[in-house]
Order: sequence, then structure tokens, then C-alpha cells
Amino acid sequence: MRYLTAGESHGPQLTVIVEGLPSQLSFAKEKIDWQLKRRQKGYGRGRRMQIESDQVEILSGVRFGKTTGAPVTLVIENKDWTHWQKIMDPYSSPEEAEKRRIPRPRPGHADLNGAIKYGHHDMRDVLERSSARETAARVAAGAVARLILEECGIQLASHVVRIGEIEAERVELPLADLIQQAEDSPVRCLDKEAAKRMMELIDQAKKEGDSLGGIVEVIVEGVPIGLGSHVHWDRKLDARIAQAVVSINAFKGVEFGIGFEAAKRKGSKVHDEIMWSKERGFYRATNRLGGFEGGMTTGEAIVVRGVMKPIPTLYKPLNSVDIDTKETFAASIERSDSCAVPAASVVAENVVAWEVACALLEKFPADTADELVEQVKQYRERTLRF
Ligand SMILES: Cc1cc2nc3c(=O)[nH]c(=O)nc-3n(C[C@H](O)[C@H](O)[C@H](O)COP(=O)(O)O)c2cc1C
Ligand SMILES: C=C(O[C@@H]1CC(C(=O)O)=C[C@@H](OP(=O)(O)O)[C@H]1O)C(=O)O
Repeated sequence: MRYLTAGESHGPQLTVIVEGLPSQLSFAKEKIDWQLKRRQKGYGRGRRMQIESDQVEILSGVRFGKTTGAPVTLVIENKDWTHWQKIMDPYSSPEEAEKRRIPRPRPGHADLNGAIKYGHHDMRDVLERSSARETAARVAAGAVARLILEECGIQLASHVVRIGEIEAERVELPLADLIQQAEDSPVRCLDKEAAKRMMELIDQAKKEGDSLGGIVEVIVEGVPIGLGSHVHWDRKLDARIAQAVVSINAFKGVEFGIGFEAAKRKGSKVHDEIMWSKERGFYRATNRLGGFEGGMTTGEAIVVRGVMKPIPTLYKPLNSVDIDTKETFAASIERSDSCAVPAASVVAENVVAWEVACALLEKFPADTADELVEQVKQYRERTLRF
């Protein structure tokens, strides 16, 4: 499977084309819209999220509620477009655009590098596409992938484990409870006490004109053994997931299982002992390596964490240099999120879903959803008897 996204943050819409889906897959639009809604929530978001109410319009590849096997095109309207039409229209007048030209690059954004690279003297031409607005399209693609995963008994969840200096206590919960509790928390945090302090910290950062980052964790359960492959670097599924997570705007690092902690421990406290029982087949006594050995799934839950830097646009401005005058100025802003870690946890969940679904279809190529489900079922039975 593959997908392409297109669209600017303040253009008319985002478009995503998903290609390679099996046919006869029940295409529940409400499930895609639900993922989009989840991405819009979260404490610390700015005014833009009050304007948008994201949902998909399906333009191709689905008939009678099922995929046909043809590319699926989804669009998400930007309601904010009406406020930007004059300067974002493909044939807007240069005079109009000049009034809102951006000659001042914002530290921490793609503005300056993008302007130099693409020869833009209005940094709006960079900003519009580098904006995390695009993550709505990626979530839509991930939500489509989840339709496949669901049919095959694979479930995902995510939660926030850190915002700024506040770290959540580790809580072990069955996945269904974890999903519910994360959903009930405005910061998607399972530790209620930490969640309260996270919200206070966000309020404080906002008041001070500052911003916050954090760490999110994604968990995938029900994964068959052997998705991905050890035979070639670009087929290792952990590596693909790492790329997907770090490609989310503002994400700077990724770890699996105990992750960077592994550097401090001896091998005996890192590797997961192999066990066997008639009911479960092969399994691991622990899951410190987060569900991967040799770039392949072990059958234990995939546990992946991503670190998000604080939002770069600050009401308390940082210094930058005007590209026209070369003079130093303090960057001014109109509006911004002060913390988007809870929203980004939903993005992370969905980009991971995409990678897992691709790996599933690589192991079990199928033209119809039934063929896929049957192959996965048989493979799970074979695995148990191995
Ligand atoms: C869900 C989400 C919302 C974001 N909202 C903002 C925002 O309101 N203001 C901002 O300056 N950056 C925001 N960002 C981060 C920037 O998009 C990102 O830092 C920037 O594009 C530069 O990319 P890089 O940080 O990956 O280098 C957001 C990121 C995500 C994932
Ligand atoms: C639009 C979204 O996030 C935006 C991501 C973003 C950025 O610089 O990345 C900046 C803000 O955009 P604006 O300048 O229009 O307020 C966020 O609102 C979204 O998540 O849908």
C-alpha cells in the first residue's frame, strides 16, 4: 500500500490518495472521522482547532460502503480557507499576497531552510506545507489502515507519558481500559494526578508565552509473529515505524520497549526470555524490547515511544533575522498551539497503524479483504503448532 497527501494548511482542502487496498473491505466513514476528531482534541491547542471540524469526503474507490480495490481518495475541508482565500487562491493577486508576505523566518520551523532551498521570498510558500495541518491527512490514511487491522484482530492505543517536566506513573492496564482512560483525559494521560499537573503546566507555559513538548507511547496488540523482515534494512518494520514517527512534525526521537534505558542495563536485564505453552505457542516472558527482534514482530505488543519538541512558535518571541533587511527582530505571531502532545499521540497511533498494515499486506498479499483475513487466520494457527 502507499499513499500521497496534498494540500496547504490554509488552502481549500487536504487530499489523500490511498492505493493498494484490498477490495470488499467495509469502509466505515464514521471510523475515519472519529480518528480525525480525536486528533483535534487535547489540552493546549490554539484557536485554529475551534474553526475546523475535520471529516472526510470520499471521492473514489468505495461503492456500497466497501472498497472496490481502486485508489481511495479522501478530502478534508479546511474551514479556515475562507479567511485566507484572497492570498491562498492559486491565482490570487500578487498585490494581495504582498500585504501578508512573510519575510521573517520563525526559529524551529521549516521557514528559512525551505525558503533558501526552494527560492521563496515569501515564507508562506514553505509554512503552508510544513504545517502540521498535514497530519490530518496522515491520520485519515492511518484510519483506513486500521480498518484492515481491525478485520485481522490487531488493535492500537496511545497515551501521553510526559509533558515537560511532568512524567506519568507507569500504569499497566488491559488495552480496552487504556483506550478508554486515555480518551477520557484532556491530556491523554492515564495517571490522573500527573494529568492534572500537566494541564497546570500547560496553563503556566501559555501564560508565560512559552510552549511544551513531551513523550507519547503507542501500543499495538494482536500482531502476528514475523511482520517485517531481518533480510534487508528497508524491510525491518521497527525501522519503518521509527521513520513514520520521526516524520511527524516536531518529533525528534523514537524508542521501542525500554529503549534508551537499554544502554544502562546488562544484557540479562534487557533480553526477553523465550517461553512456550500449548495454549500460546512461543511467547516472551517479558517485553522489554517492545515487540521486535531482528526487525520482525515477536508477537508481543509493539510498544513505541516518540519525543516531541516544544512547539516552536512562541508568544514570548525568539530572535530571528529578516530576509530582506538582514536585521534582527523578535518573531511575532498571530496564533499557535502551546502544547500539541496529546493531539500528536493520536497522529503517532495512526502513522504506526499505517506501517503495521503495510507489513501485514506484504506478508499476506490479498486482493480481497476475505483473502487477507483467511491467510492471517491460517498463519496464526500454523504459528501455534510450530
Ligand atoms: C499536532 C501538531 C500541532 C502542531 N501545532 C503547531 C503550532 O500550532 N505552532 C507551531 O509553531 N508548531 C506546531 N507544530 C509543530 C510544527 O509543525 C513543527 O515543529 C515544524 O513544522 C517544524 O518541523 P520539525 O519540528 O519537525 O523540524 C505542531 C505539530 C503537531 C504534530
Ligand atoms: C491546523 C492544524 O495545526 C496547526 C499546525 C501549525 C504548525 O505550524 O504546524 C500551526 C497552527 O496553524 P495556524 O497557524 O493555522 O493556527 C496549528 O493550528 C491542525 O492540527 O489541524
